[in-house]
Amino acid sequence: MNQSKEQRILNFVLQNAVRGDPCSVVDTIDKYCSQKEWAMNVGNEKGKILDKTVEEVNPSVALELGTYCGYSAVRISRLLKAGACLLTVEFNPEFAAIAKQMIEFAGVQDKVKLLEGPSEEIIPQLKKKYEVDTLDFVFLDHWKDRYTPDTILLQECNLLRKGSVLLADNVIFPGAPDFLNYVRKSPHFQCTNYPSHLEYMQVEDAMEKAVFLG
Ligand SMILES: O=C(NCCCCc1cc2cnccc2s1)c1cc(-c2ccc(F)cc2)cc(O)c1O
Ligand SMILES: [Mg+2]
Repeated sequence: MNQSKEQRILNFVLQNAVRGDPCSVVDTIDKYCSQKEWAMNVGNEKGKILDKTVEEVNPSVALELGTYCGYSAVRISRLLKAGACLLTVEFNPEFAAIAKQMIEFAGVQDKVKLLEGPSEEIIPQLKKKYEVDTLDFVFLDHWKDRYTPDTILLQECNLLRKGSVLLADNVIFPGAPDFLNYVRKSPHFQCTNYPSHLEYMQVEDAMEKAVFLG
């Protein structure tokens, strides 16, 4: 049975990156996906915007929707302070299995909790089942048509506090037009757009930061 692209990416990391070194894992995935097979990791150009936002927020509790192979989970968790944690949600069991191995190889498993399931099921469980009070940072990188309903769900579940920062990938390509509309029109969010490019391509893309105002 031939391997999946995601298994090939993991194998390339296991053979070429340095165990316990998150930066080498991130760089090795970027090397493979820019030279061999494109994959939907946030990539290095948008990854630098992600890094700056995480460093600015310095979150104690972060949530990621859309783990995929674990690239951004490794990227985010390498920047977290002692005692801080990232909850990352993946819907596809095959991707989750790859991401688990990627996170462990990078040595960030103590900072990352990988949750499997659809966001609309997981988000309402965060307070009681996962002992979350409020979220300091949320990275949206899952189904683009779930960005808006899940942003509303996060508010309904009282998971956002004044100053919680949402950062959304792909607001231009593949695009999340309803999300841009929603957060930019809402009096509860202060928005900033960061033009960039689709990972590993010269296609225009952007990230949107939306700070919850309470
Ligand atoms: O679809 C994208 N990401 C989402 C996959 C998510 C599945 C999940 C649903 C779900 C539900 N609940 C919980 C967790 C999860 S994870 C995506 C796609 C492109 C792209 C694709 C083709 C193309 F030609 C150009 C760009 C680029 C990107 O950067 C992406 O992020
Ligand atoms: Mg993306």
